[in-house]
Amino acid sequence: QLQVGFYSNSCPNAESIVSSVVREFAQSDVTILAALLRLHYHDCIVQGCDGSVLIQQPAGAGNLEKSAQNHAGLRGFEVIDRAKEQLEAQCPGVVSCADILALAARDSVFLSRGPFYELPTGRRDGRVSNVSDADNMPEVHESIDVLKAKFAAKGLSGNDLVLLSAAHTIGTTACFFLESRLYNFGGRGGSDPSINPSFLPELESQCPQGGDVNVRLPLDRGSETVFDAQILRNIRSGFAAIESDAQLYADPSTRAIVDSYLDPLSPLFGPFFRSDFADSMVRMGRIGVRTGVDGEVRRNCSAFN
Ligand code: HEM
Ligand SMILES: [Ca+2]
Ligand SMILES: [Ca+2]
Repeated sequence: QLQVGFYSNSCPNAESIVSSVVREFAQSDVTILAALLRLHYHDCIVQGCDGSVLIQQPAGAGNLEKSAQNHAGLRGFEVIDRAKEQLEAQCPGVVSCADILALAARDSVFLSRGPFYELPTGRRDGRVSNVSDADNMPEVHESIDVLKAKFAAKGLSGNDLVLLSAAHTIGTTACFFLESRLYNFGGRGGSDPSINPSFLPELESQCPQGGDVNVRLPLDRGSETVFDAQILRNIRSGFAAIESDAQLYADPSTRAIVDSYLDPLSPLFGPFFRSDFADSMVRMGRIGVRTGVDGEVRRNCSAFN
């Protein structure tokens, strides 16, 4: 029921307003693009793409979804708020926060030199926000089987798992997520053997044992601001920063998918990484959406009406 150009009559400038706000923020801080892409994923994977992750009021309510451990470090909320402000001035009560977020993620991919894709819109905002809703999110240390099962529960395939994980072609991770991978892998005190031996010392010096876990390093070594297939090459050669990405090459089924995009003939005859990624984003953007008269269109993205 989502449709491309859902706002073309009700708010013709909706998409251009969002993209100009995203572009403006990115001019002073390019890392906001990765943050917005991640924010849309965290919205969709919990309760569907319904803007639930944006709820911050009533202030002080400790049980909001946003305060979940799995959502720690999410950024970009001010971008969504700014876009919403401008949209309310032009077309009050029309454009949902869930759509603003999905559009901002789409623009973030494009502004990182990734593919542009037509995004079906018409999502409505949800009216639920509970901290426990984020309990079951995919996590870095989970096995490929568990990650696949969690994606499958949202209607996403093993292909989608590989393609969407490749969103890590932009952005950074906190050392926090590497601690056990470097110093207590599998509870055995050492490091993950899948880390390339020439990469290990680099990671160890960026994230020393007992050091500041908030220090950040690229998810895609050498290419953290550009949306490209480098992340897949890094995954293949043991240069993935986080365990869930590295594991995509340890499991035979997902390894075959990674390899298929790195085949020298892939740019000529497919599969095509950029367009397949875009298709996966559209699929992710359909998870659990509310449409029609379901839910609401928030006036303020951080509060229910
Ligand atoms: C298998 C599921 C996934 C796991 C376990 C995972 C895990 C992580 C972790 C641990 C970080 C670092 C967070 C931080 O330190 O702030 C991260 C960052 C990021 N994730 Fe994922 N992720 C997954 C799927 C996805 C998907 C599906 C997308 C988007 C389509 C995505 C987009 C991003 C982006 C863009 C960043 C960088 C954020 C920034 O630089 O601010 N991730 N992810
Ligand atoms: Ca949500
Ligand atoms: Ca990259």
